[in-house]
This record gives sequence, C-alpha cells and structure tokens, in this order.
Amino acid sequence: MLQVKNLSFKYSSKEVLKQIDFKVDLGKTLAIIGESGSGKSTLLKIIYGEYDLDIGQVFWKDNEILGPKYNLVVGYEFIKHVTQEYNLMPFTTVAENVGKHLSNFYPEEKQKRTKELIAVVELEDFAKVKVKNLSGGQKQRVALARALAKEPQLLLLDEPFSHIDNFKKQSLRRNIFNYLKANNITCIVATHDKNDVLGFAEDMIVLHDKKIIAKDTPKNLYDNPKSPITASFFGEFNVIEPYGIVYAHQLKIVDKSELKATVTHSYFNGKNWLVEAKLDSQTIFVEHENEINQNTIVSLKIIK
Ligand SMILES: Nc1ncnc2c1ncn2[C@@H]1O[C@H](COP(=O)(O)OP(=O)(O)OP(=O)(O)O)[C@@H](O)[C@H]1O
Repeated sequence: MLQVKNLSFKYSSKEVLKQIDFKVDLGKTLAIIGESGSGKSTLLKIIYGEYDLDIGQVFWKDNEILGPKYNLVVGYEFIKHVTQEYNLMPFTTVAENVGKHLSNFYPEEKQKRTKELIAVVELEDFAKVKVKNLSGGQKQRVALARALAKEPQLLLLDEPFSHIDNFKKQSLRRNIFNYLKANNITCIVATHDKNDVLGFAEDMIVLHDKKIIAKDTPKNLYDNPKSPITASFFGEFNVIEPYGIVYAHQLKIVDKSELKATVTHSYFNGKNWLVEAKLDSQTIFVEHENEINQNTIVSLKIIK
C-alpha cells in the first residue's frame, strides 16, 4: 500500500500542499485532479522522492520514501514516474528507448518484452524509428512503454495522454490501464481529463487551495460533486438555488414549468446542443437535442 501521511510542502516560501493524507491499495489506481497549479505534479514528484519533506511522510509498504537529502540518486527502482518531459534518448530508436533498462544478459527475453510493450502503446510501425523523428504524442507513448518495461510496483503518471490524439487515446488508455490491472501495478494518475478517471480509477482526490477537498470513488464524486471544482471536472454544470449543483444534462427543457429562462446562444457539441440561457440574471447551461433560437423563453425541469 502507498500511504501519504499529513504531508505539507513549500517551494521556498510558497506553500503548495497542506495536510495531505491518503492511501492507495496495491494494484489500484488513484486519480488526482485539480486546477492548473493546484500541486498535482508536485505531489507526484514528492511520492517519487524528488523532494525532501519537512512535514509529513510517504510510505510504500513499510519503506519510507525519502528525498535527495537521503538518496544519492533520486527515485526508487520500484517506482516509475512518467513526467510531462518524457526524458527520452532522442538519437536512438523507439525499441532502444523502451528496452533501455532491460538486461542485455537475456537478449531474447529483452526483445520479446520490448515488442510486447511497443504493442501496448501501439507503436509497432515505429519500433526502428529514432525518437527525435517522432511527434509529441508518439514520444509520450514511448515514455509510457519505457516506464512499464521494468515492471514497476508503483507507476506515477502525469497527464499521460495529453499529447495523444482522440483517435488513439481511447484504445491506448484501455491498453495501459488493463496492463496495469493484469500486472497488479499500483498507479497514481494526475489528469485534467475525466476519461482517464471514470472507467479506470478506483478512487479519486480533488486538490484545491493546497488541500484535498474531496476523496471518494469517481462514481460517487460524479453523482454527488458537492463543490463546483469537482463538478467542473466532469462537465458543464450550474449552481441553481435551492437545488445546488445541476449538470447541464440534468436540466431538461419541458413544455411547462415554473422555472423559465431566456435562450442566449446554442452551441453544437456533437451528441446534442449546449444551450446557454439567462435564468433571472444568472447564465445557465442546458443540454438539448435541438438548437434553440436566441430570445426563446424555455421552461426547465431538473432531473437528478
Ligand atoms: N520548481 C518549482 N519552484 C517553485 N514553484 C514551483 C515549482 N514547481 C511548481 N511550482 C509552483 O507550485 C504550484 C503547483 O505546481 P504544480 O506543477 O505541482 O501544479 P499542477 O497541479 O501539476 O499544474 P498543471 O495542471 O498545470 O500541470 C504552482 O503554483 C507552480 O507555479
């Protein structure tokens, strides 16, 4: 189990994290979400052992994770950290990068494992291509494969699919998370994308103003977001008193109701239209199957 106990952290005088406490069971995935600058990457770096802590502790099983004051080389063999920088070797091939940390003592085994991982990230056609000639998204996939190569016990992923196009992202996400499950690898993923979380993470924490403001399963947080920060991660929402947080898809346009709003704009979003309207002086968003003309008065019903 990974355990983060009462952790607070400052960069010189700037406090970034305060009283952070959570656990991740072996083989489970925890998602960390929060606005840009809320400290997600910092938390992953601390768990990797990149910084010394004045307050709090991090444990992997019974071992305390310690920072550079205690370790000549930063990090731990059993943890892999895929950062937003990738740290690849640009002048060598995809296969060489993926196999970099695998022993040359068993060349056949190395080759087999490298091939397997290149398949997980769907880069078979690029195995012999030098990394410097790859796109940003392809590099990100090489970094993921390389992190898995030495079978880490704990994998830290920082925005792992941010540079990968939607076409590839869906299958890649499934490949990676299924691989982690099949190999009982514990994972912490920092992300802005709800699709990295909903189908894959057992638990999720929300960072805001240095603290954890919510901690639960993704489904419970989705069903009952409690704060606008949490709701905004899942989609367009409104705060309508006395009902509280109402997602745009929970507001229905009906024939008759007391709740009336005036349409100001309709945005096509593929599946349906996002209708912007004024409810008294408040701007609200409603999902609807058709476009609605500006200045139309609509009746609304909340269906939660
Ligand atoms: N090396 C550093 N020195 C000083 N301040 C830093 C350093 N790294 C990050 N910070 C600051 O710490 C805060 C948290 O940054 P961090 O990168 O952890 O946020 P984040 O949630 O990962 O953001 P994003 O979603 O944009 O990646 C930010 O205000 C950032 O400016």
